[in-house]
Amino acid sequence: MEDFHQPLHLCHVHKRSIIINRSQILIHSIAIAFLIYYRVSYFLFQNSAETRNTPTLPWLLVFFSELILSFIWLIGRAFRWRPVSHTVFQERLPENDKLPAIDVFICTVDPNREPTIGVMNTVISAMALDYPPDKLHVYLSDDGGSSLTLKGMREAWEFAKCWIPFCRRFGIQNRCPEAYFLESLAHDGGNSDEFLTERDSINEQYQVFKERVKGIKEAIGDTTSQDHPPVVEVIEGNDHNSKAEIEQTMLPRLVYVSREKRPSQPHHFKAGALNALLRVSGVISNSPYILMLDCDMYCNDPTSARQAMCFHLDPNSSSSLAFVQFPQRFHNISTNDIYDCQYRATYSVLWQGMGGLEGPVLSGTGFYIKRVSFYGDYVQKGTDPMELKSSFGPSNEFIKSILHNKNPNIINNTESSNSLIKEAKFLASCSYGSQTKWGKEVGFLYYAIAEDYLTGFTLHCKGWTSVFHNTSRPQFLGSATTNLNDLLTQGIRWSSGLLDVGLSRFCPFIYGPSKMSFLGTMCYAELSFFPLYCLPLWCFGTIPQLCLLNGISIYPEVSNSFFIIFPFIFMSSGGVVLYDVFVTGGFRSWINEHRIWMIKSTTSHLYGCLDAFMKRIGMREASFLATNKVDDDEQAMLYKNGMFDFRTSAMFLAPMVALVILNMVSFVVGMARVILFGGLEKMILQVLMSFYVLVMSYPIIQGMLIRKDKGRIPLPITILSAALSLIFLLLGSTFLIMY
Ligand SMILES: O=c1ccn([C@@H]2O[C@H](COP(=O)(O)OP(=O)(O)O[C@H]3O[C@H](CO)[C@@H](O)[C@H](O)[C@H]3O)[C@@H](O)[C@H]2O)c(=O)[nH]1
Ligand SMILES: [Mn+2]
Repeated sequence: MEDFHQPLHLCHVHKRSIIINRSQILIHSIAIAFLIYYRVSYFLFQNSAETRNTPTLPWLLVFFSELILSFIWLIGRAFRWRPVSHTVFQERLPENDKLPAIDVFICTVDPNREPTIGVMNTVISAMALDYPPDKLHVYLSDDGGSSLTLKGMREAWEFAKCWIPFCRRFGIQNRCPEAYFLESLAHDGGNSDEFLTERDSINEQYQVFKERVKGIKEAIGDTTSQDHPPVVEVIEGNDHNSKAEIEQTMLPRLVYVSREKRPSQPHHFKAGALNALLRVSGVISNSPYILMLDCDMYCNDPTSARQAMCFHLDPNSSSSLAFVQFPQRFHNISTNDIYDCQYRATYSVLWQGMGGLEGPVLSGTGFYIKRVSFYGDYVQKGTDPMELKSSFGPSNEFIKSILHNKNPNIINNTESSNSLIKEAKFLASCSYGSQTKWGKEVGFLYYAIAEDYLTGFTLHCKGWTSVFHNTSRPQFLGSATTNLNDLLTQGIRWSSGLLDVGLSRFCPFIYGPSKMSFLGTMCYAELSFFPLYCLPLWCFGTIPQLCLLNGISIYPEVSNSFFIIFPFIFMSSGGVVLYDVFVTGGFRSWINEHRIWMIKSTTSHLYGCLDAFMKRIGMREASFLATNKVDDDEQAMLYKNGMFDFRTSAMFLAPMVALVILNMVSFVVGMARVILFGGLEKMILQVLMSFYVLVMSYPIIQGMLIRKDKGRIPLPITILSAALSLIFLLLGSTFLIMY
């Protein structure tokens, strides 16, 4: 009882980071002010021969790029204003019988890209969470309507019947069977003979389970369909015998949901799937909290639910707290993470920084959220059921579930269970949400393909808060995209989805300021507009180089007192990242992150921006290609050895390689020019810029000229890119002289 008044969690403000970050913001901003002064005064006040000889267009382009870069930099500072972290005290949580129930939502869409065994591992790990089993309900949404997934789930249930009691008995920490048995010794659980025998027997059963799923796949294939009726199946009731056995053998309820899909009806991708789950689970278990997981994000620490409850049940924070977000972390990251697949900065710096404001962005997976936060203000207002139906759709059962917070469930009486399943199918039909507020004001929003970001943003705008909780043992582990092709493809979807929001009526600059803090708005704006980095990066990768080739200087010469501003800004922006990296990564991560940022900005973010603009003017439709989660040994090997895998489309390779060739040419010719004709003091920054691009692009040069393996850059691509650079050089040089 004495623990009752003690807090369930503590918040730590990172004072040292705050001092460093804010000082850097101040100094860097002054430097930017000088830069702007230099550029503007150059145009306005200097009327020297030099100004008249310098073409205006490249100058303007570079200035414009500097402004965009500085602006995105400036709004991004909000992330560094007030970083915080938390400690939780699980031992102070109430007894099991007082804990609230949790529904777990897992989404899958295509067994071809998301192997069934992996999905089932996620399902099993969620069922094995350290939480009272009668308060845990696991739902799998199968957007592909694949019978392989349904049958795989039945097998998973059978295996869970032995796996979960084993985990409970021996206090296993890693409850994802695949990951558990992959650990070389798998001694998580002890060393006793009893344990070892049991472990080996469970391992055998696991292998049998895998074989059976494989067998099903061979027998029925892994086809998916875009045209199928709704299917809802509660996998099986509990068949425990004696009361004493309940704690050991009882399993959480497991439900398969495949919402109806018809080619004529928009299905809204993952957001649509999650909304169907919200409705279906509302009439089956209606738990007040929901854990959402992508199909590859298995639970790596069974205590995550209890840790999240330390925030949700804390009387000081609970009423406005919508969700507790854990970082996305990945099991397949190598020490030299060349693609920054772990998104280090996002999950260690940005989200931590937002944690000190309204809270982190909803990140698609790995968060515990309050069900009511999805229902908007309607429920609190106590409106009459008829009015609710216009917002939530015609199902009486569902309206009852939101009004009375009632827990319908207990599927033991067949008649009532049949009618419940019928209602659930109705709720999962594709026309259910149309003409209602689903996707517009209720549930996950449909306006952007980045449904998580947009929905989280509107929650924060409604006054909800969130918490970011990062622990040393990852709570959830997923499979990162460890090859260039998947990474860049995913990058298009993300940047297009984020920019969708920026270009919609939810644009953070317009929608946010009156509804949330200024700094919170800035964070959301940065995330939405960072794909626009592609513009300045393309300029910086081409214009100074083109000018160098033509002997045109666009930066101050060394003797000019403004000269120092440019290297200073470059180093200062790199410096703060270096500081972050030394706290959370290493020097190599800094290079890797910076390089992949350059690659992504000039390719996938460029395409993402184009995609978003085209969707905006109605020239393209939204699409969501699920990220590939199939292991490819050869790709994994290249990634592990820190070698880029250039087996990707020309669409990505050509611009990347063309940029590198352009910089090579400009560096060599530019150097030759200054050696022969002098003028290094005027050209030094441009020479250094080309040199920097080349150093950072070393893996691309290596892939083009040195490597002989399959992952190299194919010769035709190099030739095509060289041609592109040449065309650019010729056209660009002509333009330069004209303007
Ligand atoms: O029509 C669809 C498409 C996807 N999914 C599921 O959505 C999840 C995320 O898809 P994935 O291809 O893994 O996307 P990522 O790029 O890895 O996802 C990140 O970005 C998404 C937003 O673009 C978020 O929804 C995710 O949670 C976040 O992890 C997966 O479980 C899919 O099965 C569906 O259920 N239906
Ligand atoms: Mn994913």
